[in-house]
Amino acid sequence: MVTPTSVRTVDLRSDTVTKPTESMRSAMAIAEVDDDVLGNDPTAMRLEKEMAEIAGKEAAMFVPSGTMANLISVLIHCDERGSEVILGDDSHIHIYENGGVSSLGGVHPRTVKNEEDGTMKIGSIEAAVRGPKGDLHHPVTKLICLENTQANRGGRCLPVEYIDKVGELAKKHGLKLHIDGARIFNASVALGVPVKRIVQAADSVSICLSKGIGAPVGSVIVGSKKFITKARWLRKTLGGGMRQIGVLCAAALVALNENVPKLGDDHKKAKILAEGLNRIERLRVNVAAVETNIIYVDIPEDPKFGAEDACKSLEDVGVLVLPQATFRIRIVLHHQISDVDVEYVLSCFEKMF
Ligand SMILES: Cc1ncc(COP(=O)(O)O)c(C=O)c1O
Ligand SMILES: C[C@@H](O)[C@H](N)C(=O)O
Repeated sequence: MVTPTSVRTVDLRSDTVTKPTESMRSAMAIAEVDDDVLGNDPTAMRLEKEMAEIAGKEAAMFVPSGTMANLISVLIHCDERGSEVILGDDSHIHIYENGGVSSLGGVHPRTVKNEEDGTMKIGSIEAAVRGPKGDLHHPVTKLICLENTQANRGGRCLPVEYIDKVGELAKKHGLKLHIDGARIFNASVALGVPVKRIVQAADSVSICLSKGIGAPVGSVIVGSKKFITKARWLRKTLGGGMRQIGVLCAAALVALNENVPKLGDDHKKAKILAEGLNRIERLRVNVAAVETNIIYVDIPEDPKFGAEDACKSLEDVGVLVLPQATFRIRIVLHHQISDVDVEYVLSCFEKMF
């Protein structure tokens, strides 16, 4: 039992907070680089080749962020004026990307409810499809976006069978399918299914390097050669064409090699912490819903002490977490959280509640 006598810092705000490891820094220091706008950075090419193989797609491209990866993907699929994308009402693209698909791409978002398990009902997706021969009042659906794992439903994994069904629906209506796979490696480990099988039905996937696998920067888009050729051009348009990106890609190659195998431990720690928190009488955690590295903790609905207040009090004892809702706290595990950290966090919550 670790009591919070000596304050330590345990950063559970997100899996984006990890610091590059010594092996990443060493790889960055000696990375073989070249100008990736004028030609191809050799280390970027190595990463892109490896990511395309992992995802079972023809090609891949490094981008500075998951937000840019999603934006580029949606804009390529929805390349005609009046295009519409079907996506979750609680999806990252819809909630946390500044409405970029609309403000920068003129794409109309058509939201469908995200269910508690992260899916959107297949029937609701189909009902939302608006075709080119439809009503003159309507935009034309071009794309369906899924998110796996689904962050705002607590890192829930979309089953492969479900994704295959959405892929069949997309084909039936002549639509494309994009997967926001920011945490696709977490889904792969939790489901015990290779990434390439999970995303088999997708025309494009965005994959974060900077989340659970712990690279300092970046994401990758995977898709057909033709798609990635268009993506490379649009990345430049958006200001994402970068020069010696091998420095960043070298860290990502280390992350792939060293940290994908650690994701299972993140999930185990999340489950242990979720079970411990749920044993605290005044807290509520849906432990069964903790499938990967994200935990939602519901605290008592005290108007004088909401999630913001609780997060501030936890910060005073070195536990960094973020409010997810008025009386809900989000905790995100990652490879730089130890078992002792988990015990410390639990003891802090026990003292607070
Ligand atoms: C599901 C999901 N998609 C996309 C992103 C965007 O990634 P980035 O922060 O690198 O823009 C995030 C979070 O960062 C995310 O959680
Ligand atoms: C908030 C969101 O942008 C980020 N991906 C996170 O989960 O921390």
